[in-house]
Amino acid sequence: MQQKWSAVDEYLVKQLIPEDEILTQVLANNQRAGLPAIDVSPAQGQLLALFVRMVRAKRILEIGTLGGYSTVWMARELPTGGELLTLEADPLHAAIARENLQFAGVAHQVTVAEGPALQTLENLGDRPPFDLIFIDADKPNNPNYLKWAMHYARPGTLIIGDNVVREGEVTNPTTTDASVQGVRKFIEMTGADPRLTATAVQTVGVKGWDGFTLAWVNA
Ligand SMILES: C[S@@+](CC[C@H](N)C(=O)[O-])C[C@H]1O[C@@H](n2cnc3c(N)ncnc32)[C@H](O)[C@@H]1O
Repeated sequence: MQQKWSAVDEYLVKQLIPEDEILTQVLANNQRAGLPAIDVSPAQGQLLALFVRMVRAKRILEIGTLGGYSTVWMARELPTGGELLTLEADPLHAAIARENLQFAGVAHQVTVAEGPALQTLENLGDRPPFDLIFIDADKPNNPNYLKWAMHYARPGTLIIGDNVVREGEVTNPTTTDASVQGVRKFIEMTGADPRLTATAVQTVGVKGWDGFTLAWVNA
């Protein structure tokens, strides 16, 4: 099925999303630097961009930068004066991301905070709430990231959690995989929190079978 999923993804992207030399170059830079190809797909990047546009986000938090591919998709949608804070533990990933963000012309609106995300989140202090939060780092920490996301959110904030289906393993209650355990707890916490209205969507495509959660902080 993977071949078919990829072919459909490629067809849809070709029809719907204009070719973008900068984003293509960002992926090439990541590959040259030896970064793993675990960025969002082009279709998912455009979806993130549309979410930013739909909620008119001025302040975005991203947990998990890699080379900044998803960061560029979202940062481009920010209005003048908007800001995106992205958290990355790996110094090489952070360095490549900074280069890519400069190259893409969005560096003035983006801060790459290097270090373990939990540490950065603990030290953010008093700051205006984020309008959109994209959780896409180490999955065992997803429950912790959700707690922090709620801390830095406001009514109307959109919280997106990536890679929550994991080829269907999410349904396995006896899994020993810490990432699956993390996303299961994250989903259960999301569903049990009366402050959130949430759903999740399974996806197939060039990145295989996975999915994302979408949670709205209620008024
Ligand atoms: C799936 S990748 C992010 C992909 C990126 N959002 C994109 O679509 O282009 C996950 C990233 O999270 C980073 N990461 C893993 N554990 C982390 C932690 N504890 N704190 C911050 N970043 C972490 C990894 O180094 C990796 O770069």
